[in-house]
Amino acid sequence: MGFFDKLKKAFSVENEDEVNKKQNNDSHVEDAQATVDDAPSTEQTDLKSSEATESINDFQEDNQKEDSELTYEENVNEVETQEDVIEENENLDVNEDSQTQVQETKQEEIIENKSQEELFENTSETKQENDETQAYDKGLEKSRSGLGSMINSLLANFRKVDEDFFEELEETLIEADVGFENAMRISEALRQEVKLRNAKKKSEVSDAIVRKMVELYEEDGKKEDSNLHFASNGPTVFLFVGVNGVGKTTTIGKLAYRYKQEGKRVLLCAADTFRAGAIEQLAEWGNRVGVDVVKKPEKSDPASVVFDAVAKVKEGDYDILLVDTAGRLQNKVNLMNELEKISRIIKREIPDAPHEVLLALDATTGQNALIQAKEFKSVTNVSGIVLTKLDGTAKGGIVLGIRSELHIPVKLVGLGEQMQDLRIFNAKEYIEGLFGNLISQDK
Ligand SMILES: Nc1nc2c(ncn2[C@@H]2O[C@H](COP(=O)(O)OP(=O)(O)OP(=O)(O)O)[C@@H](O)[C@H]2O)c(=O)[nH]1
Repeated sequence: MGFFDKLKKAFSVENEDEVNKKQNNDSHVEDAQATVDDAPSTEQTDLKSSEATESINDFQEDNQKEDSELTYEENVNEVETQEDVIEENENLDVNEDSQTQVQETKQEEIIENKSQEELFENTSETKQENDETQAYDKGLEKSRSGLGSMINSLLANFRKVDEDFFEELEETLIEADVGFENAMRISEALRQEVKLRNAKKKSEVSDAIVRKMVELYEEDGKKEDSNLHFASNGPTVFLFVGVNGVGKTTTIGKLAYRYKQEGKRVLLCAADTFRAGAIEQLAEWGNRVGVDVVKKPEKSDPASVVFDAVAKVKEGDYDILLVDTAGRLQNKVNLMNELEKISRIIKREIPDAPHEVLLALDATTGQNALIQAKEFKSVTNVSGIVLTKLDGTAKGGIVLGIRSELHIPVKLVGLGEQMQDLRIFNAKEYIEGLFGNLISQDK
């Protein structure tokens, strides 16, 4: 099934997922019920008391056999003793009954509590997932609706599919930040598609646009690995690059918060010794999140700060090191030398590090972000992109532009200024949201 069809299906599958979730909850209740059924039943209790009665009868029979050999007095005493024993046994019987009842009630209570706990856990897990999804959706709302509404307004003025239409489409796509080359490529592919399908109606043209964009997006992403990579053994090192003000330091703070929440021991390294205030800004994030920060005075050699941080990490008390660097694009040679030196020092101490070189790009800067990315790609081995401030743009097309023009996977997205406003990027989900409202319902 093509992604376009999956897109269409995704909207109906959502409901199925909910039904499945509900069924899972129901099955927990059923499990709990099954455990209740496994608990000792009244039949078993009856069995126990009938065993007790049998043993009393045996006891009585044995004693009857001996009766003839006993004197009257002995007989009376014996009978009295027998009565006592029977009474005791009856008491035992009653005690056993009530003990079994108490046990049963306790077991029922435990099972009930357990199933309630399970239900609660399930509900709170689902709630947490829902909250995350809601926050994610809300953060992306603006950027996702942008491209859709731009194409919708283009289609609102739609008369016929002619050269003017394609020119307007190109302009719309460029405006939506899909990138210049990408806009040309999409509109060219569309010319062929529309001709091939002989699309004339508005809904046919709209579907053809979405189909082609999704197809190209999928094709471009075939070789992309959007997972974050961690050391298989020993500490992980992530290096952050990007120009001033794009949200690098904020991203490091948010990621430190995320990993700390997951129980990882995090160390930050303030290797942006160039910009006044950058060290303090990172130290402040360290304080806020409650993680250690390695720093030196302003204008120190960034590589020497990294050296100290790596040495500290190697002592064994940390799981992950997040390194902040200065992004001086205006001086490309310096930047290249600096990043090379930093990488060399990290590698010498931890050969498979850095495990990620993450480039922070400000989504609100559109074409500029793409240009910056190309520059950084030429000076260092960028393994992933952190697309920040995606909450602040109404032009979601940048995600398409990054993929088709850079071939670097977007791994994280920033959706606000707070600690928790960072998400692992899910390309499929994003694209579903981007094009969801463009798919005609009548097809
Ligand atoms: N709305 C929004 N604002 C963000 C996001 N990420 C960062 N910011 C804001 O962007 C501004 C710049 O962020 P910084 O983290 O200082 O940027 P930087 O890249 O580290 O800049 P330098 O420290 O100058 O290198 C700050 O005001 C942040 O609060 C985001 O995802 N959404």
